[in-house]
Amino acid sequence: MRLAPLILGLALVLGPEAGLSAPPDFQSRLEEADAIRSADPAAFVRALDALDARIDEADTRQRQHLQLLHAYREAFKGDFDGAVALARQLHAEARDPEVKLRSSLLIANSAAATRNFALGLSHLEQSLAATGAADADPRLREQALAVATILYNQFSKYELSRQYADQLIASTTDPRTRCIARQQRLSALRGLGSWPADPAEVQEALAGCEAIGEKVFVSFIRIEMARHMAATGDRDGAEKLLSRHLREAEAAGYARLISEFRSLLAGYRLEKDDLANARKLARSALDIDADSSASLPKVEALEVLYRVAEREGNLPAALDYYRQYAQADKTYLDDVMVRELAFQQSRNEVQQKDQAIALLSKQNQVLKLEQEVARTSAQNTRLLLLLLAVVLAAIGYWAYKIKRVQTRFRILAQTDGLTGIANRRHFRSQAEALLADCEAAGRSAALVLLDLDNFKHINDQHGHAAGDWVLKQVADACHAACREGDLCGRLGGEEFGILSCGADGDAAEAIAQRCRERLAAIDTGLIHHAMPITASFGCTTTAVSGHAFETMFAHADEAMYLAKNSGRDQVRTHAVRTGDGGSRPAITA
Ligand SMILES: Nc1nc2c(ncn2[C@@H]2O[C@H](COP(=O)(O)OP(=O)(O)OP(=O)(O)O)[C@@H](O)[C@H]2O)c(=O)[nH]1
Repeated sequence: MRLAPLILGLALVLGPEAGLSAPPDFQSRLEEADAIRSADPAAFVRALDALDARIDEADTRQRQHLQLLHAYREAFKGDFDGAVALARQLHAEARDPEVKLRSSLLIANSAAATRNFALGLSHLEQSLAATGAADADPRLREQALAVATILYNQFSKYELSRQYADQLIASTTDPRTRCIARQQRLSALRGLGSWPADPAEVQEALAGCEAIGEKVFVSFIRIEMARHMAATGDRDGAEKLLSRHLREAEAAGYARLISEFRSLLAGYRLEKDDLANARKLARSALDIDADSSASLPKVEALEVLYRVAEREGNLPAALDYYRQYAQADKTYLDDVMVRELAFQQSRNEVQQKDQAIALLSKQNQVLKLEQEVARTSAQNTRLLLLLLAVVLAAIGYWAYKIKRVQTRFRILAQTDGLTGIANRRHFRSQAEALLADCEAAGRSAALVLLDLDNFKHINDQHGHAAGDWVLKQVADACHAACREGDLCGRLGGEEFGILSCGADGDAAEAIAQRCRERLAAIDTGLIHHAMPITASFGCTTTAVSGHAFETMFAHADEAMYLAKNSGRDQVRTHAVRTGDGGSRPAITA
């Protein structure tokens, strides 16, 4: 277990940003400062001072960007509380999502140093969630992954750290990000006890960071290498490696890095019984890291001091150092415990959030299903109504067709096919109904029958077609002779009848006479034949025959035969002859 280098994450957290609208010179200087933070910390500090002097040129976003760089400088100086305070203020105030996210990542990255473990993890989770979306900015996603791999190393969650490092290595094209990811991966692998078997892999990570001048990361990789070598028995090799590169580490100017280099070297010196150098290195390790928080290098340095004093026989000093060592060790172990608790708490919160999200998504699914059911049911109802409408329309159409067919059949059944007027059966039933109405109303009625004269002769002389034509003309003539409301029908071959409600004997004879005149007026020249069209007429009225159709028909028929037998082409009306006890037809025309 060890405290991983916070500076690594900070280098990424404050990655360069694109400028907006303010003076290009200020913006480009800002970006330059951002870019050299970890590669050249001293130049970075100078660049910040220069930018501070020109703060009036900056717009809001640039001021906030500069504030982020200041937060970084605070962290770099070891004042992580100051760095987090600035970052929290920025996170609360900044509208720009990128500044907000980078502030969040800075807070997460400083979690170990400020002992704000839960806060740091919560900011990390937020950042990972914010950058995990498919449409998230890949550069910010990489920054979140980088902080995740660093922070999980700090929390001794080496497997998680390795996973995020692997994701980062697979996705990044930026050499500096790759350098940091590889350094963190090595740190996680050492924590997992699965240091790469192939030394080339370690050399490759080292060369990658060296190639881009990232002195801090290079030095931390060397620390990982040294610790691995010492743990596997090659303590001389470890010491040689760190001694050779101590100056370089010191030149990087990062207190925690230098402290760890020196405390490790102090431990190796102690083993060689070089007590003077061991003490010197251990003290300088403690001196350079002024931060009051507990760290492994501090614990290790205090242990060296206590053992040196012990071996020198300086028991009071040994006791004093031992007390400090025990206190630092306890604080460090307490930190580890607190970190573990914070991690578990954060996991629980994440799990609870996940469960809440899962529950919400289930509820959402149920809601969606309910909506789907409602939609389907509405659709089914619509379909059912449509089906019903179609069935009703079909039934209506079918009923209409049936009605039309029935009407056609009825008309066919009631109409004479040749002349289009009522046939005998229909004439009779209509006449019976009309007579009943007349009787009920106390009205008179008259029946006129007519039979064409010598029609056989017309057929024989001019053909059946000519006979048919004549029959149609006669029907038209009869119809034309009728009054409004009169009945007209063809009662047999060349026999026709007219029933007139309200007519008396005179009116009946008038109808017959009109009809006779119309027959005479038929122009047979139209069919290129010259032939007279005449008929014999027989009339009767209810006044003499009563309202029974049968009786009226018999009396009118009798009168018509009298007309026929009396020489044809005349009208006879049935009349009651008093004195002979019965009714006899009398010639009236
Ligand atoms: N063209 C044609 N002739 C018909 C039709 N129905 C009946 N007839 C003919 O009408 C003629 C009736 O002849 P008859 O009963 O001898 O009567 P008629 O020749 O008019 O002589 P009278 O009634 O005594 O004046 C027959 O020749 C029938 O064939 C028809 O629908 N069309």
